[in-house]
Amino acid sequence: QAPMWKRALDKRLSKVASRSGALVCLIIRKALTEEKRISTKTSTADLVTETDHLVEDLIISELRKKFPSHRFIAEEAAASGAKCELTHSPTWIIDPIDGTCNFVHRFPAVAVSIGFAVHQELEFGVIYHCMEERLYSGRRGRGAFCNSQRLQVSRETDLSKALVLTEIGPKRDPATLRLFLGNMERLLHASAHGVRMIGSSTLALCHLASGAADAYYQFGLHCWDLAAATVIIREAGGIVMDTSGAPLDLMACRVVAAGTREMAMFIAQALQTINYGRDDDQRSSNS
Ligand SMILES: O=P(O)(O)O[C@H]1[C@H](O)[C@@H](O)[C@@H](O)[C@@H](O)[C@@H]1O
Ligand SMILES: [Mg+2]
Ligand SMILES: [Mg+2]
Repeated sequence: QAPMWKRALDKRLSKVASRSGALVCLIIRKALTEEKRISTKTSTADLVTETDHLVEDLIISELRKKFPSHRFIAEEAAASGAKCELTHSPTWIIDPIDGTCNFVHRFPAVAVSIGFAVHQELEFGVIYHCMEERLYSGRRGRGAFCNSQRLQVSRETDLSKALVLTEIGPKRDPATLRLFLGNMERLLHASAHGVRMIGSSTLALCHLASGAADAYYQFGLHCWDLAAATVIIREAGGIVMDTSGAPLDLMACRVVAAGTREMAMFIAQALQTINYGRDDDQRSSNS
């Protein structure tokens, strides 16, 4: 039987998450069709709009009203210099719009991701697919769902029978592109059925959790891309780890996830590292 604070939090979490998530999805769906003011962050490919900021502020204000003592790690606050420090305090880890480049181009793979950790343990995650009204959720020890349907990862162990998802991070210098394309080439040489990029790391990770893909890898994503999706994948029976094969390091800006450990290790062994620094190292560029 979970302790009282977890039962109470659990009930309030789902209420707050579903209400604020539903509201912000309405805002995102409306803004997707409208003219946008676009800025760039760490590179010309790393975009942000006023809707990213509006949605992030709205989610944080809603959560702060209910949980004033909690801490927050959020993408656009981090871009403005806020520290990404995961302490033992209850912490919300937020990506207000995952797939901002898609959002700017009206490409409908856009999500809101809200993760939650206590004592540095990921407890809960929700990811809203804004254009398809799908709520992916996972709570540690209680399973993962898409709306009311339970999620189960693929059990594939053979890379030559795998559909692999990835995303390109924001770095576009020639050396990074050579490494990125080299990783993709090695997986295709290993006869993977395909390698796909949809432009939203969180939605790609949800496809993995639902068994629609067999593996995911990326260099250059962030803790706010990973937090909610990690709970959802683990609760769907999958594995989320570091690209070195070591346990996941949420702040290391890199990940391999798969339905089976064998598949994850095959992917990890094929990858050459692309260095993006760390979310919690203020000195490294968060690009
Ligand atoms: O749209 P974002 O919230 O900036 O997330 C990006 C992510 O930062 C990048 O690394 C890629 O994974 C993209 O697919 C995400 O949308
Ligand atoms: Mg993101
Ligand atoms: Mg984002």
